[in-house]
Amino acid sequence: MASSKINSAHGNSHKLSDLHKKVRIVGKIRGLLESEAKSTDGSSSPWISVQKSSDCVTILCKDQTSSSSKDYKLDYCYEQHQDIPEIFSREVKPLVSRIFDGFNASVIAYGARGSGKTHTIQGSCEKPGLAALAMAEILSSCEETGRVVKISCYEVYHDHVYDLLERKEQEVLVWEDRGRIQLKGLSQVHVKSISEFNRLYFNEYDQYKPSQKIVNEIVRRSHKGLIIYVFSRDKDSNISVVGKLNFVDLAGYEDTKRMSIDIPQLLEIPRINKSLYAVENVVRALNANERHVPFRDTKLTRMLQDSIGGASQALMITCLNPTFCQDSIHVISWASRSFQAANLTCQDSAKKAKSSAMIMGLSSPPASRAQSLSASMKNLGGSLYYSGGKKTTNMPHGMKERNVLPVVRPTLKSSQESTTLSTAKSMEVLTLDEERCLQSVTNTKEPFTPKQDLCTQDDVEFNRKPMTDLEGREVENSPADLERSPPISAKLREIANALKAFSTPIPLSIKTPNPDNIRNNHVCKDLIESLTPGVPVDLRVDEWESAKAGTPGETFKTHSCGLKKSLVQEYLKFLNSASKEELKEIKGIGEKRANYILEFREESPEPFKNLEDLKEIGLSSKQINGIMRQIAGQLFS
Ligand SMILES: Nc1ncnc2c1ncn2[C@@H]1O[C@H](COP(=O)(O)OP(=O)(O)OP(=O)(O)O)[C@@H](O)[C@H]1O
Repeated sequence: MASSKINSAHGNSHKLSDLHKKVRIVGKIRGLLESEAKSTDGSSSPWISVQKSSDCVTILCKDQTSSSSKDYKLDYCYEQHQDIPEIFSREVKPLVSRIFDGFNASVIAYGARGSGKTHTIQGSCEKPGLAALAMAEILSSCEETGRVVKISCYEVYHDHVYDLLERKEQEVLVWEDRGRIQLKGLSQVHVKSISEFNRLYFNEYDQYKPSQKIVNEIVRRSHKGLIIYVFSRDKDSNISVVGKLNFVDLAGYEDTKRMSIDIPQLLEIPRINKSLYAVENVVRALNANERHVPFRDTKLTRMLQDSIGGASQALMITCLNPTFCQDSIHVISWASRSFQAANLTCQDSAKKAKSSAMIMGLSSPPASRAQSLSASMKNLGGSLYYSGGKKTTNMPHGMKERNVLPVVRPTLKSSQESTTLSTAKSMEVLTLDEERCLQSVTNTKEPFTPKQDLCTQDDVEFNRKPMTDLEGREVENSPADLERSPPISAKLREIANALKAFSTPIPLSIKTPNPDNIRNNHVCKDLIESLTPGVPVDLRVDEWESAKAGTPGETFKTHSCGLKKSLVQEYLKFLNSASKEELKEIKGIGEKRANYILEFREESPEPFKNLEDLKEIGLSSKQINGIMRQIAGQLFS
């Protein structure tokens, strides 16, 4: 049964076993360019060949540097003569139909430079790629059903996200709200026709240059993404859902070791490769069914979190050069490892399912499976949806909302379905804001820009009002407010006291660095002993740095730097350990951010390792600097 087809219209591309896979991995060998056709005499390139079998393909690559051959397995591989419309109808069309049901999906093109990623995803007006074909399909269906379609386009450059449809000073912030990824500051544009889409996608998208100009545009390489949102409402139940289809054209993989490249590229390529490894790691972890999926490693993987994990389905297209390309070997070997990880997982779960059926003496009939699914949903707190303007939830008090699948749609039929669904995050139910958006769009038929600010009132307050005292309270707060939370006050006061020790004439015991230690480059932990008792601040100053700093000015600078680091460390330590109530006492942290922080801490015990990590909770660089300045300023008030 594992190999029975679920969609005969799509040939052998989708099988029941594929439903276990989070990410389906296919190859696409690019068509020959004119120049390549001339040099290879028009014959198909000899370095790569494909053998197809019923459930996978084997790609044979001849490494022309070592004259060795190696074979790699993938779910499928499209050869040179198989073009984009074929990939669309076999691979992407089944994902499109799920979007209408409120699921999310992703199509990601990965490959060496010049392997045809942009051609595959974006294409051109004349030869549309997968994204444009999907859009045409979605729009034609939405015309009949009255669904609303919007798009966002973005670029990820050096782990910063920029809006490609609307010029903005601010980069896009990526954060998570109860299992949903929020892209704060990314515009969504209502699209009603394919010509509108083409104008946006092929003209504005391509002409756009982010406001943060990069010095050397020639070497600028980035990941580009398109998100298609489909807003639907079920007439019978009045449930409103939004499904997202992501298309990502990743920057090309290039191995720096083998290349004679200039300095700007030397800086650029490792960064790009690092972000590609992050995508690889996520896909491999998902297919291997690992407990921890490193979504949080980069902005891009974070952005895709609700569209390739959980109940979402993803397609990874490994683009391959038709002429010999060492980088394509790296790409395909990675793709093959991810494919095999998925297969091992599938075999494993099939074995487990078989053995548990044997233990029970029968295999579950579909009805009982559906029942157990609904039971497991109940265990998860039942359905949570926004219906007819009224929020309905059966969730027991204290249950984590982010793990709850809003509406039961038992499309996954395996022994694993409850676990798969329990981690599903993709199917989204509209929030109140989005509900209003949908109504407004449906009623007015006008281009619509949704409310972008998804902060809670507390968070908004932070953006508007100046921060005040060190204890996280506004000066003008009510007396009742002023009496709140001694623990946080005490903790921050401790830090402040420790640091004040450096700005007061309290005698400090300064030890001269031991020359032996300097030679061994040891870190001196007791260079400065604060006489304020019981203050757990580790005021480390690198002894070597300290010794190097000869003049009083240099010494002062070095020590100040150490103090700054200590203050930051203490603040991060606080965020990594404080209770929710304590966190909420800090300016800029409202109910929502406090919840994020606690959720992050559940995923990893010390999620905040440096100030950059605070962007994960939706703080901008400016806000982070503001907080630190305020804390430091309080020391002298
Ligand atoms: N299937 C195809 N048939 C013919 N030509 C193709 C095909 N795919 C891509 N090309 C051509 O190959 C060249 C490189 O393609 P493309 O720009 O899509 O590669 P890429 O992988 O996106 O490159 P980069 O990594 O630099 O972004 C382009 O000139 C494109 O028109």
